[in-house]
Amino acid sequence: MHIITNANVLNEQGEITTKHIVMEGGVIRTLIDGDSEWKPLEGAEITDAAGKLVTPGLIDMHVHLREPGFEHKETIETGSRSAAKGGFTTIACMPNTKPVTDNPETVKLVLDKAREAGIVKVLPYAAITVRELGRELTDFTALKAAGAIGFTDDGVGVQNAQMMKNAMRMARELDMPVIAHCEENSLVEKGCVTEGKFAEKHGLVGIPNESEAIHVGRDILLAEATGVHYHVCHVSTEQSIRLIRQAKSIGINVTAEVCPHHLILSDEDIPGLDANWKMNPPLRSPRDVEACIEALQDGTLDMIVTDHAPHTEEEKAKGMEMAPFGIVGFETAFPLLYTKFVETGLWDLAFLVRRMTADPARVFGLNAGKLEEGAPADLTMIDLDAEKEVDPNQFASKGRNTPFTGWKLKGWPVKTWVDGKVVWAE
Ligand SMILES: NC(=O)N[C@@H](CC(=O)O)C(=O)O
Ligand SMILES: [Zn+2]
Ligand SMILES: [Zn+2]
Repeated sequence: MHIITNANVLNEQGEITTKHIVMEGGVIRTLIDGDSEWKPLEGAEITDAAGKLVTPGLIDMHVHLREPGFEHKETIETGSRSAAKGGFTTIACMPNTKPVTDNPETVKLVLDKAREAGIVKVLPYAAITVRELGRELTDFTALKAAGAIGFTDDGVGVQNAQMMKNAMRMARELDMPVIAHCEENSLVEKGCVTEGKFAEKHGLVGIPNESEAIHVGRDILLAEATGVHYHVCHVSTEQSIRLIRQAKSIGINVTAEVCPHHLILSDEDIPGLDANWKMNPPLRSPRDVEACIEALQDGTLDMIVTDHAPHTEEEKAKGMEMAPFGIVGFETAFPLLYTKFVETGLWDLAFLVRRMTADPARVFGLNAGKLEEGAPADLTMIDLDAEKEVDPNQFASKGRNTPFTGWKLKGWPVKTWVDGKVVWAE
């Protein structure tokens, strides 16, 4: 038995109350009122959380763990540890590995490695098309049976509309979601940053907003036709948001996610030709950032995900045009959002926590994201007051590729439990 005493927890109304959390057999057994007469049971392991916030373990439905095939960037173990350090207890990993997770053996390998690491809960996505090449559908039935939780070609967009429609039909039959990286290649070509001020200033080829939104629009129509649960990855543009908002208003089964960097940074913040500011989709205009914030607030965007995408320093040193797209995200996500949106009074703490716990759990039907009796004892303890600078050299991830180096932030996770077991402690 493990008891977290004097924890500040958020109640249904979003108010902070003090509770003692009793965990046993991997679940939350009881929540005891902080001011009631109570003596801890003999032999129980105690964590005193006085003054700290305890939330349901954070959930991240879009991450890259790189194994198999790119273990120099990250492994399932290092990625899991990085997630735990960032306060995440459930993460869903993308299939753009080597080999691509387009076969049941690779799904099983990911699950086995995650179990061996024994740190956080890892839910694998499988590819929509063989090798993510867009030519031939994978075996959805076998991939589902192996443990895949959804289908996506993240890293690339599915270019062919009929291919996407067939994928949605098949996924619908299996009651599985289709998760889409929305990108129309014919509108992107060699773009490396968004079309706009930064691209113009540096003479770079820009990626237009429509390259994302055109797929969102296409796929919404296909989702309407097939009835599939369609989930949009890393939304970054005002135009995509407009389409998602309209689709939701007429009852189409569409959900969507947004990344911290698209809520906090625009292309005008990019200091120079440093590829730690290069990701896909790229940082957009301040107007798009505003649209993302508003859409997360009104529920058009359902959840926050990191799109944790580690790359090596050598790869990122190749410059803005040649370096791969992607930034790491686990270990900065909560402090960034807390400091930028909660400390400033724009959001309630409960709203931020919900968008990183209960909302992703609801959308993907996970038994997670709730701090209540009987729920899995997946918990995160956060120190809201301590201020610390982002230092990539301290990351548990192998990746150091972040644009947030040196940022002074509050709201750092300090201890993480999965199924009642401590998986990370400062
Ligand atoms: N987001 C990124 O910039 N990169 C991702 C791919 C992706 O999420 O599309 C990666 O795998 O590195
Ligand atoms: Zn993507
Ligand atoms: Zn991704």
